[in-house]
Amino acid sequence: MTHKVLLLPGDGIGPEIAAQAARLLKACQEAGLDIEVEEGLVGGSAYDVHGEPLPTETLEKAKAASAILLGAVGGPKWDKLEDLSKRPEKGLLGLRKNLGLFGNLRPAMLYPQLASASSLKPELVAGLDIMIVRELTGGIYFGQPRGIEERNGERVGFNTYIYSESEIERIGRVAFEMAQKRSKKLCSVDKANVLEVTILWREVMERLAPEYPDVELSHMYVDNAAMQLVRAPKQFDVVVTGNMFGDILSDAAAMLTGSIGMLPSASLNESGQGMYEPCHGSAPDIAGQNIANPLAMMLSVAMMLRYSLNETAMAERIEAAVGSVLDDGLRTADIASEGTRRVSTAEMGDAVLAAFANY
Ligand SMILES: NC(=O)c1ccc[n+]([C@@H]2O[C@H](COP(=O)([O-])OP(=O)(O)OC[C@H]3O[C@@H](n4cnc5c(N)ncnc54)[C@H](O)[C@@H]3O)[C@@H](O)[C@H]2O)c1
Ligand SMILES: CC(C)[C@H](C(=O)O)[C@@H](O)C(=O)O
Ligand SMILES: [Mg+2]
Repeated sequence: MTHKVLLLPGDGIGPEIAAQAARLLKACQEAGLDIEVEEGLVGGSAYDVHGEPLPTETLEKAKAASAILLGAVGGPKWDKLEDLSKRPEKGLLGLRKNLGLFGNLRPAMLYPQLASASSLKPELVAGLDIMIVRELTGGIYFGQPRGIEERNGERVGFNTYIYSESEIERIGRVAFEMAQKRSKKLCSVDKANVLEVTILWREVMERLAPEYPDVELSHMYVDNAAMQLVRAPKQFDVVVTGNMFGDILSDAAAMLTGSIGMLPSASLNESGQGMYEPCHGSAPDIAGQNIANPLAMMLSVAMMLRYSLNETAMAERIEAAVGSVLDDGLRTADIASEGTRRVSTAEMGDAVLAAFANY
């Protein structure tokens, strides 16, 4: 069966890194992968053309696709839009919500070649391999009521942090199953010392635990988790948490691997349809300079092959190609260190493609 893949480059460095992913998809096709690739607009670039960050056309294409590959959205050009619903980020959030992509997998894995690019001492990060499972369609990101309004002569801003038992349970199951496939350790991160919503979160995780007797479940408050991530990150294997805590902790974990430019992600729904994107944003500070690291985006292609297209061997081929390029000492600016060769976005793409062809 021919799989439809929708490529959404987005804004800022999005199109630069998406171009490398598009070349990689072509190489996969040449290597026998049966896919059809379409492109679409999302984020600020969609707003500029259609007045909407998630045009109906894009949403329809996304619904019809087996998998979506997204670059990044957002940028200063659209930060001043008063109507929040028109902001580029709403395009991304709309895709996640409309497609029911509640299960966000954010692996923070250190390529051994990058130990010296990490902001932590090499011995603290050597062999690091964490999987953050972030709930992606609920919590404070989507809770109602929300808004900014006038109360007692001044403006107040408010959001609602809410999770139902069923929402907690389904992300819990994703995490327990992930732990079963890995080292059978699961740490649930919450703020159950203060917030009722996470008291319920903890209760539901505890209730699920007996169904996964081979998994050792632990709990940690989010402030401690942030500290432990930079103190002794290797104590973690699978971490499960809500939408906002997962957003923050995954950026922190990213830096342990050398650069946020290395971290791919998968966002999955109940039927295995997925959206794949780097964890980083549109990096307006370096956009248009051909210096962004395209590896998170290219590794997102590997995650897509593994989780939505069931093409594990080809996914491993991409990951091995990235490893061999790093072995050869090629580095974009964000991961550069002494004795390595600095390359541009496109040159990094060239190198990964050449290595992919050799495997
Ligand atoms: N998934 C997404 O589309 C997504 C994620 C995060 C932020 N954003 C949006 O991106 C915009 C910028 O946000 P930000 O600055 O907080 O975060 P960011 O991730 O875009 O950038 C943070 C820092 O990391 C660097 N960086 C990020 N990706 C890189 C890469 N591939 N190679 C090299 N360096 C890289 C940037 O240059 C910057 O210094 C905002 O509009 C934000 O809303 C989008
Ligand atoms: C751009 C923004 C809406 C998004 C989020 O907060 O989820 C981003 O930071 C991410 O990590 O994917
Ligand atoms: Mg984020």
